[in-house]
Amino acid sequence: MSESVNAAAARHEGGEPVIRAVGLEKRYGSFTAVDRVTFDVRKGEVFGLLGPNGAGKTTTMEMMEGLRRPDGGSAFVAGYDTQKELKKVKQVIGVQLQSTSLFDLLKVKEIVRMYASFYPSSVPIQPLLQDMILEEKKNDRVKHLSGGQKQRLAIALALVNDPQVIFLDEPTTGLDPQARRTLWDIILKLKARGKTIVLSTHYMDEAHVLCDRICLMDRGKVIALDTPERLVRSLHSDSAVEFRLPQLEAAPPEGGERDRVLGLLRGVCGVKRVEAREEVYVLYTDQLQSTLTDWIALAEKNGLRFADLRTRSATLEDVFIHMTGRSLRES
Ligand SMILES: Nc1ncnc2c1ncn2[C@@H]1O[C@H](COP(=O)(O)OP(=O)(O)OP(=O)(O)O)[C@@H](O)[C@H]1O
Repeated sequence: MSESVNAAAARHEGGEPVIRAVGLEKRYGSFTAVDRVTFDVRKGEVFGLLGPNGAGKTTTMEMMEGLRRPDGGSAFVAGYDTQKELKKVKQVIGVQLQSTSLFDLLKVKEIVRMYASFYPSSVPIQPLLQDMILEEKKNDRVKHLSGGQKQRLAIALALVNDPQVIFLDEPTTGLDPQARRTLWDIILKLKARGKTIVLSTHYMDEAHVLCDRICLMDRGKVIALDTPERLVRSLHSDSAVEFRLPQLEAAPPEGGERDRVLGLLRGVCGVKRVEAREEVYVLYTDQLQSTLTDWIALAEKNGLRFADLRTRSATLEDVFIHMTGRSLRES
């Protein structure tokens, strides 16, 4: 991570930090899974770790939770050092692990009671199940729950000790859209109650909807950290124009035709950046109308026939592509 990003990541503009990650590092042999990761999480915010598979999100989270020992750096939660004061840390955090192996044969209420018994004090179980929309399922065995219900149960278990800070590791992976939205509502309600939430995800729409700030990670490093709006604004292009050029799809790659067209596209009025991915050309612009008009005239003049033209707003996915040259999915 460059010094300037590091400094920006470490800076907190108001708001009390409840978590501090300071130069966290984790290595497996010669492979660096987490590389000097530094940031603060403010009290009451939803803080997202967004990145592709293998970016180091889970490892970073587990070092903050005290579950994995860093090879360098430190993490503090509510002022407690996660390596030296783990007992204190455990009292203030709730953790939903990526693959919670719930006891299949237990009933929902039994497993929640069992988890509650691990703590000196716990929240009342009935309202907790109601909040997680599991009240009707309390007498069902875990193995009979749907994916979304299992995830909500995993979150209920993370909440039994009424933690200040909740860690959610890819809470909606594998869920259908309806179940994802139900979980989003639950997460936003937890935030409304003042909980601090650290969430990892590789869904940019989820990060955009839920997170106050997003730490964009790639290959173990923090590559950007800001609000979703400011990250997108950093592109200086609020729109994207996408299309295919079928006549180029048949052209030999070494013929130079694609390079010639890319050159033309870079000269279209208002275009800040051009991407060509899997036969789809993307023009990033902050002057949508001028770009469209100019592109259509230029295509006409140069005998280029476009197909599947569409315009859309720029997204966090575009920010990631801009910074890494890869998409969140293909990384
Ligand atoms: N115990 C381990 N031994 C060796 N390599 C590991 C170990 N744990 C994680 N890694 C590697 O470290 C990198 C970061 O893994 P991590 O699980 O933190 O990524 P992630 O961003 O959470 O990805 P995912 O979305 O797939 O969970 C990956 O390349 C992973 O293969």
